[in-house]
Amino acid sequence: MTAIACADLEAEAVSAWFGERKVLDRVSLVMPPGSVTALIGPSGCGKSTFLRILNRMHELVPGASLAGAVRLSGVDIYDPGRKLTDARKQIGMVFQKPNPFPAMSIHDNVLAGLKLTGVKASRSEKDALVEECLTKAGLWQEVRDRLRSPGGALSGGQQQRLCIARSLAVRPKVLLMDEPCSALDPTSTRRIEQTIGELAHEVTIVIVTHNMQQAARVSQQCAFFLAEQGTPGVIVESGATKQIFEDPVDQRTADYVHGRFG
Ligand SMILES: Nc1ncnc2c1ncn2[C@@H]1O[C@H](COP(=O)(O)OP(=O)(O)OP(=O)(O)O)[C@@H](O)[C@H]1O
Repeated sequence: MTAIACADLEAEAVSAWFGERKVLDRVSLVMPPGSVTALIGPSGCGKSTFLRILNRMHELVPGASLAGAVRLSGVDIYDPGRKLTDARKQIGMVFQKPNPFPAMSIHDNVLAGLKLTGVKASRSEKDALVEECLTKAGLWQEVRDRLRSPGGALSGGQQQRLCIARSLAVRPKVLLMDEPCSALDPTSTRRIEQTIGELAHEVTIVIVTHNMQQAARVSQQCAFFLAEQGTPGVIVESGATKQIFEDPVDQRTADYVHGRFG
């Protein structure tokens, strides 16, 4: 199997607006290679906006703007000389609700991103890639005998793993996950968490989660976001997950991770 090269992702002084309204204020965060970084914080503090800035999705919202820099292995993904599709190829995204193409086969779902990126491959190369990505996403054993069945026929948890496989097929360096388990039952959630653990050594993962136990289980680093009384979201504190949960510097972090607000 070909290893997927992971890379470090760094946000420096990222601010974001929807129209006149500022929703993030100078957020800086280093997301180290080969590890999982969890973004935590109450609803509306800007976690999803920050995640979408990391792969240039925020700029697609009409009236949205941003400032600051996002560097992938030291290269600014917002450099005017770089194409939007370059960032998309290198930085994949998995959403809250599994979104495979329901009528398309499992096999073709995995390969769907290749068409968009213009990558050409022979039939045998494609078959090998489908097996590789489904294996990495922890789904191969369950679907190997029905690759021509529609993606929409899978369970929610299987569909989410199919979406992970689809993201992996373009060989991203980073995988962004926006509450990937919030629509799933506990068993499927555990399976996705296991998949995240297996992938972490080869693709840099950033995950937004409202589930503190999940953040503690899957991540090595955590960043706690907060938007107080109508002010834009900031990172109150970031660091090793163990430290954020067991010995945070800021009282607001302690209150949040122990369920005292949010
Ligand atoms: N498309 C949009 N247009 C205008 N405002 C938006 C848009 N998307 C998000 N916002 C606002 O930006 C702020 C940050 O939202 P965001 O979704 O990033 O927060 P979040 O921390 O991810 O919240 P949640 O945990 O509930 O998903 C919120 O005040 C939200 O209302």
